[in-house]
Amino acid sequence: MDSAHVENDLVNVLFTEAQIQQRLQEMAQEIERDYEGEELLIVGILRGAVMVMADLARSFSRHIEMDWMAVSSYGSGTKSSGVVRILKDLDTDISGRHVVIVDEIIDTGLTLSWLTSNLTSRNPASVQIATLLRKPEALQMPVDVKYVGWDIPNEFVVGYGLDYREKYRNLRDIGTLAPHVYS
Ligand SMILES: O=P(O)(O)OC[C@H]1O[C@H](OP(=O)(O)OP(=O)(O)O)[C@H](O)[C@@H]1O
Ligand code: HPA
Repeated sequence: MDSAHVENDLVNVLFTEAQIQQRLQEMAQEIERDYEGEELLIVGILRGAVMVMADLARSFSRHIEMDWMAVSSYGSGTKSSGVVRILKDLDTDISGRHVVIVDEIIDTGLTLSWLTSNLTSRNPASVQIATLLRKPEALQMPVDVKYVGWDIPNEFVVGYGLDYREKYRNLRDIGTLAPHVYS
């Protein structure tokens, strides 16, 4: 499939690659200010957060450490299944550490609400959340999010790590899918 064909599947581009990079720069600066003089571990939630982690991490002008978790809540569809399972745990002992969880989207809030309490139970110095996107209208669980790229409408989005049935993660922009893709 060539890239023009893939772009045709998008009905609307919400954020371009340039806008995403600009916003991540701003978020990295904000995080740097907040954690000045402290060691910081950022934890990416596989697989969707790979792009955000790579670009956010390289936007810092200081040392940070990176670790990863994989959890499952969506399966292959577009609706959260309501059950969170750990597929891959952290390699790092986070007790006494400052942790920022990095994800690309908060939708129902289920995943991040569950993850926050899971990581908090490991006695870290602090746990905060950074997400590129958040859908306020879709929230079903309260999630305290410190760093948000953008709030977006309650529509299924793809690109920049976000998939529909494992496709579109490698798009550089973020957009909504045309109806013909779902049918
Ligand atoms: O707020 P929620 O409704 O819980 O949705 C948010 C979660 O859904 C996505 O992951 P997904 O389960 O699709 O896995 P993936 O990152 O492997 O695509 C995303 O990366 C978040 O972790
Ligand atoms: O809108 C979305 N798109 C892709 N994956 C997702 N996981 C939660 N919400 C979304």
